[in-house]
Amino acid sequence: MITVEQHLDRILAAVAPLPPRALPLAQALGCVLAQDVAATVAVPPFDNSAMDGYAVQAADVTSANETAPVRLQVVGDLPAGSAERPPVAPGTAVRIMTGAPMPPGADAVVPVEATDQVAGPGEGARLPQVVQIRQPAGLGAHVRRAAGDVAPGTVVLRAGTRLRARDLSTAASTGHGTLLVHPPVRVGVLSTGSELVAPGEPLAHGQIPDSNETLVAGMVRESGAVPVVLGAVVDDVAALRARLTENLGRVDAIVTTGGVSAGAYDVVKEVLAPLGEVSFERVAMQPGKPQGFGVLARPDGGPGVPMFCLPGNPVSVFVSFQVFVHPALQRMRALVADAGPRPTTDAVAATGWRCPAGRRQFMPVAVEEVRDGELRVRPATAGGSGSHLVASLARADALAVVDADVEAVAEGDVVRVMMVP
Ligand SMILES: Nc1nc2c(c(=O)[nH]1)N[C@H]1C(S)=C(S)[C@@H](COP(=O)(O)OP(=O)(O)OC[C@H]3O[C@@H](n4cnc5c(N)ncnc54)[C@H](O)[C@@H]3O)O[C@H]1N2
Ligand code: MOO
Repeated sequence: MITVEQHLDRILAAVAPLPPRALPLAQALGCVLAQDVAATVAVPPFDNSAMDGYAVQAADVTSANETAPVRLQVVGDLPAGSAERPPVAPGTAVRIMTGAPMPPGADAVVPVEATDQVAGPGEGARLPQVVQIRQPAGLGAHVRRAAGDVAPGTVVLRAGTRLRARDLSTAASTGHGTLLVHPPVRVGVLSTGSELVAPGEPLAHGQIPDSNETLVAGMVRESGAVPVVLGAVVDDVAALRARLTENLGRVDAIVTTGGVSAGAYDVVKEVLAPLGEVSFERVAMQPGKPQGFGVLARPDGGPGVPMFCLPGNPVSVFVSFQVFVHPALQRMRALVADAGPRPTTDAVAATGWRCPAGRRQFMPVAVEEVRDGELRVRPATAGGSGSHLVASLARADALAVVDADVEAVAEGDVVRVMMVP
């Protein structure tokens, strides 16, 4: 048997960030940026109005007040997006909307509320010939300056950033329609088992619902990657190879479940051999002891496709994914800091439980916060870490991680707890 660390190290050494590609902003959410991004346009790109109102010369309106308004001749109208440049000379004003470029000659904006005009559509839409200004405006009042936020050439996003919605808006506003990113990782999801039936379908004797496909596809998404469901195949290695060959060109990684217990994997290994080397190990953990991993060759000669062959038992699938597949997917996404074991925190066992000899136990636990961050945990199922207890997985908030040399956890013991989504 090998240790969890030995298996994870081997996986992480074999996977690499996907090569960067230019993607439209709409497809880049959650991707890691592959280069620094500098503004190609200023923000704002031009001096513009912060208010709906009138662009004026500030010197014209210094004496304006409610009882003695200043009358200005209206010589133009500037909605946002207008390319007109009507000049504002002394004694004149141009009606202007928020975001419209300041007209030449104007150096301040008087909001419509400080005039005799009404705001908004309807009557407000009619352009007056004369506007009465009822308040003074300081030089530059309500004018947003060109490059007031950033100037062209300023670096606005750094390589390595995991792109959030606001990062994408920064890119859009500074002139970019595409970004060079590590693209989303597409993960083929494939269940094996002749006993499997689609969820919700009636079951004949001996059949069970395929819960692993839904589980793995969901965990792939929770890990920030894109599931590509390849369907279930019967326990027939030729069928497995055919399904893989058909789909190798459209995925970046593959997760299979089932068919890796004693004996079976020799056949799987042989059948996969033409596609690449997949090796099978017994890892000192419970659940999740039988694990297959390898890299398959892509037909187009592109980067190899890591293949994770997880054991079929659903709790084993859950644990194996969190312990091995999640870190690998983070590395493929180029999320360097997350490409390792999920972090653990300490908690107190609210009740005791038994542990398997010689294997690190990953016990699904329910977590309760007793006071200010102090956590207490108890097994999520009456059956402990039994790898078939899939229906009770919904009660688990975390995995208690118990070292291989511990035979039992006693009530009150401090245990390490790996938080999972
Ligand atoms: N003689 C031995 N037998 C087994 C060993 C061993 O060392 N020697 N290891 C046990 C352990 S540990 C595990 S884990 C399992 C792994 O089995 P397989 O990967 O070959 O998986 P299957 O036999 O196909 O299925 C196991 C179990 O899980 C159910 N299953 C499978 N696929 C799904 C699915 N898509 N959705 C829901 N449930 C699924 C399946 O019906 C079985 O009950 O081997 C032990 N045996
Ligand atoms: O490793 Mo198996 O997953 O213990 O049931």
